[in-house]
Amino acid sequence: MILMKDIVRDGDLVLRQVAKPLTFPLSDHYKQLAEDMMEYLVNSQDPKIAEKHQLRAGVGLAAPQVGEGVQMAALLVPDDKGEIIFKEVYVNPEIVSESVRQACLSEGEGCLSVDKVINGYVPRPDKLTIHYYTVDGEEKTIRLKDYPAIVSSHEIDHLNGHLFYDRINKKEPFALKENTVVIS
Ligand SMILES: Cc1nc(NNC(=O)[C@H](CC2CCCC2)CN(O)CO)c(F)c(N2CCN3CCOC[C@@H]3C2)n1
Ligand code: NI
Repeated sequence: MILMKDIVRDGDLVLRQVAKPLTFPLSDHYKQLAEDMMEYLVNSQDPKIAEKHQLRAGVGLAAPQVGEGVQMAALLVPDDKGEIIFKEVYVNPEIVSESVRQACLSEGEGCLSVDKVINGYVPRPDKLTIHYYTVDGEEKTIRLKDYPAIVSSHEIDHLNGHLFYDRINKKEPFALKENTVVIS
């Protein structure tokens, strides 16, 4: 079971490296890692388990955040009623196209690997097309928008050594390009 002590924090080099692609078939080690990362998200969204183990809630988790510099990320995205609208483990994900229009979360972003609060909008593509492999090696290409697109962009950034605050406008943290979608 992944706990907060297993989460690598900002300052550790692994968060600033480009993660290595995985080859198929995945070893048992990486199949287990995928399961463990998804289990962390499920646990962190369960008030009882999160409280018991003092887990910070998460809707996404990237392998470098648990010290594994490989191209793998788990996403567990619920809607505001708590219904899961997107659940996937990306292996070797690539953004093949993205909208010019940007979107950001009205509350800004945080990161399990960044212990401090950093205020500001984090502009990301409003829509994106992602090509990736499932843990079983199945090739997929999907188009996402809104919240699942934001989470996907945050996780894929981790695989390329980027953190959310890299995208905040340093001079004007709440400045936005016109017709940016602000998601609440
Ligand atoms: C938006 C949000 N970010 C939470 N945390 N941060 C994270 O997930 C980081 C990744 C997200 C930060 C912004 C985009 C991706 C983790 N990251 O660092 C991985 O790279 C939340 F926890 C959260 N929710 C809403 C849904 N709720 C369901 C019930 O349980 C509580 C949960 C709280 N929404
Ligand atoms: Ni993060």
